[in-house]
Order: sequence, then C-alpha cells, then structure tokens
Amino acid sequence: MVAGIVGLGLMGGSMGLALKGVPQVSKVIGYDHNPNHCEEALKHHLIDEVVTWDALKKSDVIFLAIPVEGIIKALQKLTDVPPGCTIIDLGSTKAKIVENIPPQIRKNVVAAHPMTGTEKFGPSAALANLYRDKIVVLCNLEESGELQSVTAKALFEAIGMKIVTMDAKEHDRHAAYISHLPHAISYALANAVMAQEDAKNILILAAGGFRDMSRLAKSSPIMWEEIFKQNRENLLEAMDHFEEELKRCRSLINEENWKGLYTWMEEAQKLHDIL
Ligand SMILES: NC(=O)c1ccc[n+]([C@@H]2O[C@H](COP(=O)([O-])OP(=O)(O)OC[C@H]3O[C@@H](n4cnc5c(N)ncnc54)[C@H](O)[C@@H]3O)[C@@H](O)[C@H]2O)c1
Ligand SMILES: O=C(O)C(=O)C[C@]1(C(=O)O)C=C[C@H](O)C=C1
Repeated sequence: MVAGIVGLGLMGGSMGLALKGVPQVSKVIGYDHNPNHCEEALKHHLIDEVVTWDALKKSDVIFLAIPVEGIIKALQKLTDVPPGCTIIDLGSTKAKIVENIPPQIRKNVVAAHPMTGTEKFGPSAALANLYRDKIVVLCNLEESGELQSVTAKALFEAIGMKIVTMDAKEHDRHAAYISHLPHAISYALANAVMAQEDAKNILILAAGGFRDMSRLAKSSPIMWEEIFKQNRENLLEAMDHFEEELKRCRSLINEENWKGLYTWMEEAQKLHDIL
C-alpha cells in the first residue's frame, strides 16, 4: 500500500521513518505547505517523495499530522477519496475533530492520538523510534469502517504501538489533565521567571528541576494554541483544580502549617506508585 503523510514535522516525519520498516507499505509520499519542510523531509529521508495535494489524495492510507484546526480543514478537502481509503488523524484533541468529519467520509476516518512526542517540532525533530512501545488512543472506532479500523490497527501495531480505544469526549477530558494542563503550567512557569527583572541571574542557577519543569515551554505555540482552543472547556476545568491545589499549598506555607504541608506532599508522592 502507498502511505501519504500530510505535515512533515515531528509526528509526520517520524511516521514516515517508522513506516519504512513496515512490509505492507510499498511507498511513503508526503505533502507539506512549507516548501522548506518538504526539502528537509527529503534530505533526512523521512519520505520517498514529495507530491501535490491531488496526488496525495490517491494514497491508500493518509496520515494527517498537522495542527488540530488544520486537520478539520483538511478533512473538508478529502470528501472525494475512494471508499477504500483510510484517513488517520494524529491530532492531540479528538472530540472537535470527530464532530467535524464530513458524514460522507465518516467511515474512511480513524481518529487517533499517539501518546508520544517531544517539545521539538519540524522535520529535523523526527525520530525513527518515536512510536515504538508507546500507546495510541483510537477514538469512536465503532464509527469507522471495518476496513479502516483493521488497517489502522495493523499499521499502528506494525510500528510497535499498543492500542487503547476510548470515547473522544472522555479522551479530551483525560488529555486535559495528562498533557494540556502540564503544557499550560510549563508556559506559565517560564513566563513567571522571564517577567523578573533579574531573570538572567535567576536562570544561571537552573539545574534539573527547572529544566524538567520548563521543557514543555519550548513546544510549538502554533500547535498548542489550537489544542487549547479545541479543548478549552476541559482545560479550564483542569486549571481550576490545579489552581485549588496551588492555593492549598500557598495557604499551608502562609499559615506555617508544616505538618499539613508534609501530608499534602506525601499524598502527591503516591502518584508515582501508580504511574
Ligand atoms: N508534538 C507532539 O508531541 C505531538 C504528540 C501527539 C500528537 N501531536 C499532534 O500531531 C500533529 C502534528 O504535530 P507535530 O508535533 O508533528 O507538529 P510540527 O510543527 O512538528 O509539524 C507540523 C507540520 O505540518 C505542516 N503543516 C501545518 N499546517 C499544514 C497544512 N494545512 N497543510 C500542510 N502542511 C501543514 C507544517 O509546515 C509542519 O511541517 C498535531 O495535530 C499535534 O496535535 C503532536
Ligand atoms: O513529551 C513531550 O514533550 C510531549 O509534549 C508529548 C505529548 C505530551 O505528553 O503531552 C504532547 C502532546 C501530545 O499530544 C502527546 C504527547
């Protein structure tokens, strides 16, 4: 089968590299609206060939690896694919994407979220083993066609992923806590430090703790603006809960309630018993 990838950045480029090792895939073609990214993708051998949008539409399997608002727009331009075509979106949000799949291609589409990535972006960020041994969430799979569901599962398994199925709305509630809130916090932490007059002197002291907590703030604002927009309600709710916890920590410190603070932190430590 011919696999076509729309968006040749971290996720699309890594998918191109991963598909090279899949016997069912005879060729990987790619499309990106940024000509520099097309060139880079070829230079790094992420795909076999760069093609036009019309040529890409003829692929047996189409991966959409572009920001989540772009995925919704791209789906509107794919309404004429043949019934046997499988379209797999790799977006970090799922409910808005699933809601906006044009009805005539509903069976063609498999809504997927690979739970893997990095803070880096663009073709140079692509990694051959990004997907190996990681989880991919397939949402509302019962609405996809049988062929499409089998094809998507086979491809994700062939690149070493473990499949989890979930309702799209439930996925978005969970993703708000496990991925979207941590990114918002990391951007906030970075801005809080940068807003200090002596930010440079503060940053001289940065060791592992600050680097770990601020790594996500390097992530692409183009991508995250659209994720925050699509998962706005769930993210706001998660932020409320986080703010409550931060306020609790603040008031325990303010009241010099060291025993209470110790218990609060001991409770948090239990997270790593189950993670
Ligand atoms: N980065 C992560 O950790 C991660 C993890 C899981 C899922 N995702 C999802 O994967 C998708 C891609 O993210 P990424 O990290 O690869 O981003 P990226 O910025 O590395 O790559 C996106 C690529 O798509 C191209 N592009 C953007 N809009 C386009 C359009 N309309 N048509 C053609 N090309 C277009 C860009 O030029 C770029 O090369 C997003 O939907 C994101 O939510 C990202
Ligand atoms: O490890 C990272 O840097 C990531 O941001 C990866 C990460 C996340 O864990 O939040 C980012 C977005 C997703 O859609 C899935 C994975």
